[in-house]
Amino acid sequence: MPSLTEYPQVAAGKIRELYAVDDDHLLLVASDKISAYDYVLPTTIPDKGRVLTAMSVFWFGLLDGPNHLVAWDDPRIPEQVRGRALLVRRLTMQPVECVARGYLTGSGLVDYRETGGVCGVPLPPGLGEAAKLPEPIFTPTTKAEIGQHDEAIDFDAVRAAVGDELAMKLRETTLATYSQAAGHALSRGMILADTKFEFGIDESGELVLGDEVLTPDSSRFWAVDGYEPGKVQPAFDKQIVRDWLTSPASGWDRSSGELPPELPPDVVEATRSRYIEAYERVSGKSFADWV
Ligand SMILES: C[C@H](c1ccccc1)n1cc(-c2ncnc(N)c2C#N)cn1
Repeated sequence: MPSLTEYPQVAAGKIRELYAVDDDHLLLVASDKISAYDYVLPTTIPDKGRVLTAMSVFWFGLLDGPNHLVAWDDPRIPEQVRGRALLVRRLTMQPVECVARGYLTGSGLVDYRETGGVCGVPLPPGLGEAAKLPEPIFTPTTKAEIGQHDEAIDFDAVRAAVGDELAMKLRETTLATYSQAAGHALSRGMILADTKFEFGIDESGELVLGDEVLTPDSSRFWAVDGYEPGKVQPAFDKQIVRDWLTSPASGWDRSSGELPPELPPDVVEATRSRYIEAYERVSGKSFADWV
């Protein structure tokens, strides 16, 4: 069994890293780190990396269309990251974050209030916070540098970046994949409000779904029971953390620009339980059975 140190790191995000295994394979490693209010918190959530990896594996198995997953339990995966690492095939990643939205919230709602649409996609008037959209929309962004916010772009910008044919294929594939996932999630009592996909091209020129998919880090999940348009919905996974950080108990002032404090054990454990609950509800599997 190799050690992670044998694999050169080729990319690192706030929460995850990417390593080169060989010319054709990479290792996508999820950490137990959690971010809130654009800060990576000093406290980790035990098993978060493993739960989110298990979610990606579930979705890759369910979704139609090709994806980059090769293995999650393989001799090439070092013991120290087994269960929170995906062995994937190397793709030529496309320079567009492919966001699909079925509901209006966050930056999409801000754009809508300013322009009447999102990323240049017109929407009907009178929509409010958490409104269900008449149909899912493609609202791409650029891939910002680490720590920067992804910048919303319109479809013309996607065409300029990758060409007309591939731009249309990115939009079609994004929306079809979102709809299949949202339909499944709803059948499990979960609303998939929006999600971010990354696609790459493989050596045969096929468009392949990459990165992590349909995790609470790349998507907004809301519980159906309690869904109420017109107000900000609680994030299924992070709301406990957000509420504690903005409560007097934390002693933290979000507007101070200071780093958030450590989370208390009860908040950590409740959040760990929420991640496990999200996985078990969506997949119908027990996390106890995960590698
Ligand atoms: C954005 C993401 C990333 C992950 C982890 C840490 C920082 C960035 N990333 C994914 C690739 C990538 N490149 C080639 N083939 C692939 N199959 C993948 C994937 N997935 C490059 N970057």
